[in-house]
Amino acid sequence: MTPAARISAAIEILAALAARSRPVADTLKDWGLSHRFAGSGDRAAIAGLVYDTLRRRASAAAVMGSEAPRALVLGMLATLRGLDVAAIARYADDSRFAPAPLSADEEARLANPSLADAPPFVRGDYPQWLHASLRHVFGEDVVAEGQALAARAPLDLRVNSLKATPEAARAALSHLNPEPGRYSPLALRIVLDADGKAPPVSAEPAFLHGEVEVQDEGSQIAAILAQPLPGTQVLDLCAGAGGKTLEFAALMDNKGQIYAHDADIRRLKPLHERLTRAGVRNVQVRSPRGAEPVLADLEGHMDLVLVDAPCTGTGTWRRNPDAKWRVRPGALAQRTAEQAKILEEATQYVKPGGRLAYVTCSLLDEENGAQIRALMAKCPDFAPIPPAETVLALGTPGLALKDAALASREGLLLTPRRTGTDGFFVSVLRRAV
Ligand SMILES: C[S@@+](CC[C@H](N)C(=O)[O-])C[C@H]1O[C@@H](n2cnc3c(N)ncnc32)[C@H](O)[C@@H]1O
Repeated sequence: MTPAARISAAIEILAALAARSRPVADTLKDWGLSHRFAGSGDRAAIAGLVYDTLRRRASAAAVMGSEAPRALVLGMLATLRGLDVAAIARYADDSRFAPAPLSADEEARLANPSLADAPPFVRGDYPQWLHASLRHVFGEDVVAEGQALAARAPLDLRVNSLKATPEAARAALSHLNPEPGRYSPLALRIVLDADGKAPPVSAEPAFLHGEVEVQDEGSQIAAILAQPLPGTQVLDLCAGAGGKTLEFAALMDNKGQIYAHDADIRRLKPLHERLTRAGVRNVQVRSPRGAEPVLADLEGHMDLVLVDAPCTGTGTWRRNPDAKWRVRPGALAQRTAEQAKILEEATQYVKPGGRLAYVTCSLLDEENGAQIRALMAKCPDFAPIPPAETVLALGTPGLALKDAALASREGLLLTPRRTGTDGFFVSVLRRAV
């Protein structure tokens, strides 16, 4: 396919997405199945155009004065890809499969894609209804934080220390030019190509042998700050596919016991195979069994309970830009209610003197600090450990992390702009003896 035909395809896919509210990945897959002539390079480039357009939807619409899929893609080519009007006109030349030529209005708008007078939620490319909440967290930096969330994310890997050293894993993947992480000693970072396409890491021998896992550096840091110690008893209450369970097992050097639970048995399914691949031997998966209390024997016995809570995912907008425009006030209300309930449930498993780690991939105080304050009001025997203390689990890079992240009494907030990671909130609380 020509570059112009790829642009036409991206416009078509965004139109399909607007017509039927479905996840973007499914829409891209359907398009690939019904256009089998498109090779993998074409599909990746088209996906890159679609994701980039979703990342910059508000600013592209403002530049073009329209929300139409064609306007959004053309606007994104100017704002994110930095193409000038002449370059865009060369793609939109009405040749076979190319977009129709630019109208006079489009030409005028693309010649001056300035957003200087646009409101903050347009310049920062986030939903207008979330402005007050984000502004509450970031103050004057809200636009810069939004812009960093509207950029592409790199591909982060975590080296599984049960199977490899960072040096060995880096050497095994040297053809992908991985860089060490900034804060996590286990992180390797792979920068994406110009189309935003990630290499197929899951086909690499190092991945197949369990030496590396795909995991954002922010998620890696969250697990390290929870500080699971070898030989202790740990409950991962919302384990899902087990990203943090696997890291806990490695940090504990397979010593002690981790109980991995999730309310949704389907979420736990990939964990079984991942545990085997990673060489993990100290995890018991406690799947839900209807109304049976499958964790009752753990009450009051855990050294550490992790609540990696269901949340709005506002910290992951770089990777899930369609989620940014789908999130609704009702979903935020639902998530905050769930979080309060799970946190309260989690407290019963923590032994006196034990710790409770609360993690979200949200940036909103409603899901972060406010939850911790509410918990402290309900359970006065729990108090947050000061962030200056929790960062020490990272060793020397912890000091740099504390300076870079947004620290509060309740915990630490990582953001793409501040720490180069996805947005993550981490609070570690201790239960009084
Ligand atoms: C952020 S995800 C977990 C991600 C996972 N820990 C990881 O690192 O890959 C949140 C999980 O919480 C689970 N969940 C939601 N409500 C729950 C509840 N009441 N108790 C336990 N898990 C719950 C969801 O099914 C989901 O898998």
